[in-house]
Amino acid sequence: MSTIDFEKFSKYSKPGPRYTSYPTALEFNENFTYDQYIHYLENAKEKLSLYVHLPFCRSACYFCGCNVVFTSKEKKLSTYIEYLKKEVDLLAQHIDTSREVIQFHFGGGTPTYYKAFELDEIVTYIKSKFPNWSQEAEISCEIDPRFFNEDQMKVFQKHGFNRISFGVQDLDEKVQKEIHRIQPLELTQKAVELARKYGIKSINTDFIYGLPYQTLETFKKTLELSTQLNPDRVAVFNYAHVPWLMKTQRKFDETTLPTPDVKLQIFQYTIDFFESNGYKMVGMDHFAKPEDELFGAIEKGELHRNFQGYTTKGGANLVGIGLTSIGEGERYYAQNTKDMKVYEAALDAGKLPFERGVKLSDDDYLRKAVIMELMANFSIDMKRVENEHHIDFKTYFADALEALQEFVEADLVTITEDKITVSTTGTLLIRNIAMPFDAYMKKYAQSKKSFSKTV
Ligand SMILES: C=Cc1c2[nH]c(c1C)Cc1[nH]c(c(CCC(=O)O)c1C)Cc1[nH]c(c(C)c1CCC(=O)O)Cc1[nH]c(c(C)c1C=C)C2
Ligand SMILES: C[C@H]1O[C@@H](n2cnc3c(N)ncnc32)[C@H](O)[C@@H]1O
Ligand code: MET
Ligand code: SF4
Repeated sequence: MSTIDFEKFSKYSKPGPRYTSYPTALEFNENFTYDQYIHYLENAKEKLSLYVHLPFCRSACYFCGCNVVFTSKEKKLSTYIEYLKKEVDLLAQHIDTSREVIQFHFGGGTPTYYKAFELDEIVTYIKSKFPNWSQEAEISCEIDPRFFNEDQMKVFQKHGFNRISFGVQDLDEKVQKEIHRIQPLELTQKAVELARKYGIKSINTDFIYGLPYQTLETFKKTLELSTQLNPDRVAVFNYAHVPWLMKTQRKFDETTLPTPDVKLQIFQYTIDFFESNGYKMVGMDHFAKPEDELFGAIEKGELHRNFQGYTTKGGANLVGIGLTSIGEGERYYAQNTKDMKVYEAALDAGKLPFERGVKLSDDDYLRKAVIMELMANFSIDMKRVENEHHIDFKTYFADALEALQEFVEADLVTITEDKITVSTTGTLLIRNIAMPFDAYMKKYAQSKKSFSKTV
């Protein structure tokens, strides 16, 4: 794979969305009203996917781009549970609670900053209000191995959790020190063993490339060591450096961040590494063992993308619960407030903590389908899009097809009569290749402080 001219590719390093949604979260606004949101909740019929955000962390990992509340006060954590319950009560008033729950996810923050009995209390309460959980439901939690014990694992087992994602990030000592996250491999190993002992069949580990002091050599070692964990899935995220949004990222000396060509080399190496170690690449930043259902989904064309990355459960109505959580229906996105005071005040007043969102126009709906197909399958079946959306693809997307020419000329994309296909090397630039289909991109073209860089 040494034939790629990474220096040349560096020119593609520009701000671009990660497309966990389309329109992106930057388009969420207050024109999408509370009443509209309620209307969607009350009329939706799809199966349910519940996302519960537990935002607290003990200390800051400086790279972190998630919505986090740092605290060491136990009272804050327990108060939040009381508010979550109020929110669940209100949701249950507006949602047909006989609808089947096919997915449940605890995200964070650090969900396991909560004690076992508190996690039990939260899940038990939600199950009491939304009782119809599918036998096949995917029930998962993000876990920081530094905060994880057997009592918590027992609670997860009791409630049928079948998927755990561990944050690892990087295994190099110098990198760990710089990102303010010391986490020896042995500690992660113990966490993984604990999950396996309790029958968790799908274990994911998260890594990030693009962090301070990472080089191709240090990352090779990290990948080598990661095999000792034998994860079923691995996510290797491109570090999203957005210091204008995330204060702790300002602690990094930007001259220590790897340059775009080094990042590309690292990621290309990562792809080759996992493919020669029995994993298959899934979407832009995941790898899965061939027996993992994520991989099976690609072959069946059932891989979908949402706020949690890639999933096999497409078409569900995602309901976001907790501070900053995002919900997604066929025709809308809805996000809760990011301000704890506002969150509490809304619930005290008997209202959902909904703040903003977007209702998808026909154009949004079509572009969402196209962009998500690209992000999930690295190809677009133009004929299928034409049949499903009643358009002439090449006319409707004339601008986008023209913009794709530079990728065609660089052998990164092929366009035939029926299909747009991204080459293996092109997958490194999938965000760039999706951008021409994004109607909002022009608006951001001038602004440097919007999205993280694609490379
Ligand atoms: C790998 C998982 C990540 C999640 N969020 C981020 C990462 C790296 C960080 C991130 N997400 C967004 C941005 C800014 C724009 C961009 O670079 O693409 C960054 C740095 C987009 C975004 N994703 C979500 C929201 C609400 C936004 C907009 C930023 C904002 O206003 O908050 C939703 C979301 N994505 C992730 C989580 C955990 C999450 C919400 C709970 C994963
Ligand atoms: C949920 C996962 O998101 C990843 N994560 C958190 N912050 C960032 C960021 N700024 N850039 C890329 N990935 C990030 C971590 O790998 C975490 O485990
Ligand atoms: N907070 C956990 C960790 O860092 C889960 C992923 S980040 C939201 O390990
Ligand atoms: S990476 Fe995880 S543990 Fe670290 S600050 Fe972010 S949410 Fe908290």
